[in-house]
Amino acid sequence: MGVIITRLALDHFRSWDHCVVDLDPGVTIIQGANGQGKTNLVEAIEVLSTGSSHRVSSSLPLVERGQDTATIRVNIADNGDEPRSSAEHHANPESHSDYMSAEFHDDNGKLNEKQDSFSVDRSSTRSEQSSPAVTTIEVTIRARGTNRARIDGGRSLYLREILGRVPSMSFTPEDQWLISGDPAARRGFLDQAGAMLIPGYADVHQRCTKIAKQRAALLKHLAAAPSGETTGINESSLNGLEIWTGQFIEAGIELTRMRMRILDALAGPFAAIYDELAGSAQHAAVAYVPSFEEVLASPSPHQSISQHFQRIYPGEVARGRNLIGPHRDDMAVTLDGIPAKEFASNGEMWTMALALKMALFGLITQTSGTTPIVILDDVFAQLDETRRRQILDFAVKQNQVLITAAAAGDIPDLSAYGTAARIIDVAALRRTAAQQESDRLLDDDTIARIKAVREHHTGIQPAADGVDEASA
Ligand SMILES: Nc1ncnc2c1ncn2[C@@H]1O[C@H](COP(=O)(O)OP(=O)(O)OP(=O)(O)O)[C@@H](O)[C@H]1O
Repeated sequence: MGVIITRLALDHFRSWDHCVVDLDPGVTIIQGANGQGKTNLVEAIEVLSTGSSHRVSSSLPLVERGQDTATIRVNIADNGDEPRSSAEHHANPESHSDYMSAEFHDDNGKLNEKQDSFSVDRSSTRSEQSSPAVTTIEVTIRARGTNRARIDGGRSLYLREILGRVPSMSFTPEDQWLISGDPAARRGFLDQAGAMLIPGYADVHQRCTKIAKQRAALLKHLAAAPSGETTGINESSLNGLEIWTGQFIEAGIELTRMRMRILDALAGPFAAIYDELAGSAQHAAVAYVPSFEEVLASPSPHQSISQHFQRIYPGEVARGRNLIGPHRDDMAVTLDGIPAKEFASNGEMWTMALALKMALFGLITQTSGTTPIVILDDVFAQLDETRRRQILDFAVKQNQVLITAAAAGDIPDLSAYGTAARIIDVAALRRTAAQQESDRLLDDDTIARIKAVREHHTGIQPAADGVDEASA
């Protein structure tokens, strides 16, 4: 089975005020100059898929500046069992600009309202005509507050309830940070993996984070109290701390066990894929380094973690924060037993990051029975020829692949694979979106009056696509 996105629509997501784009199976290249919003488009898919973006740690930057909420809507369809064969699908890649504008406008260049409304007219696009069943998922991202989701216009759900429905795997220039960066990057990877692999993971993670915050607030409060004070407030704070510590241990153990399962399943494939990609005598390994290390040693670690907290309590109060807990977990990535972060070359780190992502891709495919959508975000500009080929060899076999590229030179050559890619011109997409927006704001009479006045003053007939011939 392969879930593919047949349509993506954004409202107030990052730099996209409004945008609708139809997607096909196979390879699609999203091309446009720097800053046009290519990454923002694929980032929306990452958020819908995993509940987070590897670029940010909160929802705020995902919402267009000046707005309160952003909406991501996708139509998804099952593309069948086989990895796609895109050769016949993309026989004529040059036809895409026409295809794109035809989706949104009638022959007079006027907005086709039916196609603008999401999933209302499911027979309106080529890709959806052949789809057996289309499901619409809508995600609302709030700058502040809880993110929500709906499936086929049904009841409002928490975003975390729909994670894993549309698995995706993003390969990005930041992937190297998985090896060279801070533990936060590796925890982010683990959390995205958990959200797609384990039902309930995002729930447990959120609960644990909330408890950690409450506990940290209480520790700060205790830290601020004059030393030796034994007022009623302080006593109730101490009681509160005991309760929060108990809950933190409970939720923390649950989260640690889930992360342990993920790493146990990833370690073997990671080592094997690295060997294959690197083709060297050195062997890579990955292991979980939980902050609640007692979980590794014992099936019932509550007692020993509780004792650990008692030992570090003075230090926690002095610093006003949680000194242990899953928010301090890490993954140890090694090359021949030596920490890769300190010894591996840039190229080796790239290969390790690639191997980690490919291992997770395999695990998701195995667990969910569906092939994740592959996103290659601006990676070709960063990689040498060997790694370009490795990532392409992997990607072209998958059901749906979205590649962003700023320069024509960064568009991979797919001819060796006997396939062609559809190209989406982001500048054209922006123009279409802007046109749709202005059409939305103006009624027909107003548009006609504006055209008449322009014609009268300039003597120029506006072209069908809204560009004056004189200035084009
Ligand atoms: N919350 C936001 N509101 C409005 N604009 C935003 C927001 N977040 C990011 N942007 C804008 O989005 C643009 C960057 O978009 P994006 O990262 O998708 O570009 P890109 O086409 O991938 O560029 P590059 O090729 O350089 O990677 C920037 O101009 C940035 O100012």
